[in-house]
Amino acid sequence: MSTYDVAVIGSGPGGYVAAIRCAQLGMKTAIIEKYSTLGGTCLNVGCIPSKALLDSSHHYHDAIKHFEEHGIEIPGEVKLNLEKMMERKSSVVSQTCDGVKFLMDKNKIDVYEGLGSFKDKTHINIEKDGETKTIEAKKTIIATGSKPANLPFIELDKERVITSTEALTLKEVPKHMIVIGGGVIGLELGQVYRRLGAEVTVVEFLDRIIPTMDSALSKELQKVLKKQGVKFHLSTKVKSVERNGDEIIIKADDKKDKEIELKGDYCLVSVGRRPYTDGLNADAAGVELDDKGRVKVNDHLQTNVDNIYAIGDVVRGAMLAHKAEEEGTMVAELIAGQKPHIDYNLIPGVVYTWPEVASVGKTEEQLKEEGVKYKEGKFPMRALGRSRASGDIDGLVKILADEKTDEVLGVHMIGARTADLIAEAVTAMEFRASAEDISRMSHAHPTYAEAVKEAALAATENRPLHI
Ligand SMILES: NC(=O)c1ccc[n+]([C@@H]2O[C@H](COP(=O)([O-])OP(=O)(O)OC[C@H]3O[C@@H](n4cnc5c(N)ncnc54)[C@H](O)[C@@H]3O)[C@@H](O)[C@H]2O)c1
Repeated sequence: MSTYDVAVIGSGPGGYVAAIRCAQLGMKTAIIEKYSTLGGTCLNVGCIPSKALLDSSHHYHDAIKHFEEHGIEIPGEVKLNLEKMMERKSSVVSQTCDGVKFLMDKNKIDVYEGLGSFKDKTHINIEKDGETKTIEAKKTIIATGSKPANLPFIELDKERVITSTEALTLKEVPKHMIVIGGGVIGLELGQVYRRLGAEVTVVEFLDRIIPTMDSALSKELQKVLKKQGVKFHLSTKVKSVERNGDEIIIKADDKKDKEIELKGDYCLVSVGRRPYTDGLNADAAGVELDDKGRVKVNDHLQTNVDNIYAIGDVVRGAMLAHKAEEEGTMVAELIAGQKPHIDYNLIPGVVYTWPEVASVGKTEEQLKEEGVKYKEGKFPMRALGRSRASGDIDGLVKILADEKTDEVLGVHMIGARTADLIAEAVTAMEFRASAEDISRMSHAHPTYAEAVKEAALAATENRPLHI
């Protein structure tokens, strides 16, 4: 039987980063993955394929809607080849997954394909095609991730009533896609199919889309998506989803408790994800789960069993690949006797629609709830020369700073390339910058980043330059 210092169960961004860091720190490491490709949800059926489709559909939409204004004429009709678009997406996914395999080999990490389940607290069975191998691990890191959640009354047939996984492999553009849940997945994939020509209707239970982000971002994103033709029913509670042949009929109660009926040919259910521990046999190791099915961990991501840790979507906190990566690194370093630390307040959130939405730190709603006195500085993207040059004029940057000390408490942005721009805000907040610090840094001209400087000027002394 092979013996390891550390075994990692699950090869998503949490698991494979944990394995690499363990190997870098000199530990003999194994990683166990039930699927034939490494990379977990993010690489196979999440972040990477959805971004590939967002980029492809963006090009298509630009070709139809915006080329002409840039003086680009295409003789004849611009035609969509969905099959080719999907093929490209698949090749991006396979290249990325191969990249993870390369990293495992480079770091001399043993890869086991099969379902990992605890035999006891130091032994893991790995089952594949009816055969079981057992390995011994002094420490184990559970990184088994999450699966799409569902509503109890919805039957997911995975053909027309689908989750994000199936929405990434459709063979046709829906005529009318009804999206249940106006969160990250619903809006990203809703925008993909809207750009490809589908009618898209989003039904959201709460009174705003992306409800966990600052409400200024919800408002602006909804305005832009509406302009792009997406329809919204907010404060609306779905009661039933029925399929009749190729038609999907959805009944819901609107904000006045009046019943509405929506008909479409596809229904995307994107109401969140649930932690995934099926088949892990956590009981055999004595590992406790909480009432939401998450693996219970302490501040050091250690379970109630001292040699077993858990990270990523399967534990508390935001279900984000980069949060899982930080946790993977942290656990590896803790096992090696180091004293790493994660500031969960500084983990950015991003929605990859266009315009992109990005956020870090406290929202205005959170500051109000916590009774913190703050000042606000806002700057609209449309006032930037860079935005006018590209035509990406939607969006804004909003900076919230402590009323007395001027320390930046939250940065919220929507606009072109904000998924990348948010890194400046994270860096500033990591070093506890004031709004004035940001406002006195030189930002290249012309860039979208100038909006960050201008919002900082607005927050610190209410003196933006270009508005
Ligand atoms: N860009 C990214 O970082 C990214 C992309 C995709 C997924 N993810 C992560 O994956 C997870 C799942 O994404 P998601 O979009 O499914 O979840 P989400 O939590 O982002 O959004 C779910 C939405 O569904 C709504 N909802 C819940 N029950 C409902 C009901 N009965 N009727 C109507 N609406 C209802 C919620 O109010 C919420 O707005 C999230 O944690 C997300 O952070 C992140």
